[in-house]
Amino acid sequence: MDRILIRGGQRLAGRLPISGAKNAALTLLPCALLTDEPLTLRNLPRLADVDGFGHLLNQLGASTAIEGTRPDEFGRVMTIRAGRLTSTEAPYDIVRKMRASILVLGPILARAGVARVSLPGGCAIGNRPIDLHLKALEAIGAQIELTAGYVEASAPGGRLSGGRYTFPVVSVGATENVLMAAATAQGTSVIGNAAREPEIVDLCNLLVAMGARIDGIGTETLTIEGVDRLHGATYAVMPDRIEAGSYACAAAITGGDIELVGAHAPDMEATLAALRQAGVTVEEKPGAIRIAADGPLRPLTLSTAPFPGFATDMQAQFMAMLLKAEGTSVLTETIFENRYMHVPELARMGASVQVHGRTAMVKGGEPLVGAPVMATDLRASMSLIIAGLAAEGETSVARVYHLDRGYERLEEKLSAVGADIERVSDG
Ligand SMILES: CC(=O)N[C@H]1[C@@H](OP(=O)(O)OP(=O)(O)OC[C@H]2O[C@@H](n3ccc(=O)[nH]c3=O)[C@H](O)[C@@H]2O)O[C@H](CO)[C@@H](O)[C@@H]1O
Ligand SMILES: C=C(OP(=O)(O)O)C(=O)O
Repeated sequence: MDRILIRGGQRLAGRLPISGAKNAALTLLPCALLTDEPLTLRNLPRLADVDGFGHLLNQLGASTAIEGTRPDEFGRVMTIRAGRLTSTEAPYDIVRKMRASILVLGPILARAGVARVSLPGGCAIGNRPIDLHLKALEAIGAQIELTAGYVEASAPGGRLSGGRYTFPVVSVGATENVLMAAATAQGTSVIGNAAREPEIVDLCNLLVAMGARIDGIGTETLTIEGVDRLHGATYAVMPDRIEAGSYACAAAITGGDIELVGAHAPDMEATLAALRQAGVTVEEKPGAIRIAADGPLRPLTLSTAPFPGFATDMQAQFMAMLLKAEGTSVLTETIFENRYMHVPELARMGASVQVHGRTAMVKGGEPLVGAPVMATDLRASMSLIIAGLAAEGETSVARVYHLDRGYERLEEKLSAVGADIERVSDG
């Protein structure tokens, strides 16, 4: 099993390339199931989740061809051909490893008129039910039954019908599922209280490039006029705003000065505003964002919220960064019920964080010391890396497979800007 070893105390400086967004890739890939023509996705990050999704598409009968970029380059190009589906089932073995597999439900149902997808179950950050995915699909004509751990869905007459649904709470994944399904429904669908995350906009833009008709892109009301068929397209995945924000926190905790090359500032305004409030210099440049921290960091009060609010996927990384602030920060997690799994691990490094329900009080300024720590989920793992960069001595982060889900060649990117970091294999 691999571990990441960090010897802390190095200041980060230089240019760091930002990869394509995991969370966009995972909703663009299933769009390939909506057409019998090839879909080519460029700027796909090289991540375990993207490989896993490719495998799922193969199971359903789609072929996936990867055009090699050189090993020293980031990203790659994948062409997916789903001429016909040979299966309409997403099995438990795949779905349990990758929750985003649920995003094939809408596309398979739209394409084949039936779908059988394993229930994903919870994960380290919370229960993560899919009731809203199912209610939204029912509103556009799906008939759904839950049997033996599977969602069994069908479209009467083989085609979804369009309809209206307003989400009681904002859900990124449910908005994505119903959008993909509604694109080829018979009639118009109106989705209220839709998620407005940049990854949803990326999905809408791809669907439009494939021939879909969508109004209200980027707003909370999406109107989808179903079309008879979608065609193939070539599309580049948006830059990863969470990866960019994570490296911004890493630079800030080391008093560093880095350029996030390819990061797109309008997608990450809440993150950049929080960095500025903490005293970090944020400079938007053509094609890059510069992050520089030369003074002490100030404590923050932050509460997670759907976009355009402060992203839950940035909470753990900010917590780590704020361990170096002068004073106590107050973080409130409103999206997932169990997203403080990094707190006991950060405590092993000397952090002082008190959790009361959904709120964490983060006392800055305690000395951080390197320690063996264990990753529990993707962003929790990144918070341990960030703390390790500023800790005295060596930090060893186990369970690196969490990081490999969402950070493309993290140790290479960080060592290129001056971190003393390496991946070691214990065999
Ligand atoms: C692959 C991907 O893009 N993952 C992101 C997506 O996850 P995901 O799409 O799973 O997150 P949601 O936006 O759906 O979840 C938001 C909240 O709604 C609840 N909920 C959701 C669906 C449902 O049917 N019922 C229900 O109650 C969830 O438990 C959670 O409390 O958005 C999250 C919130 O920004 C991010 O943290 C994840 O990184
Ligand atoms: C929670 C995350 O991802 P997923 O929804 O794929 O678990 C994340 O990207 O932080």
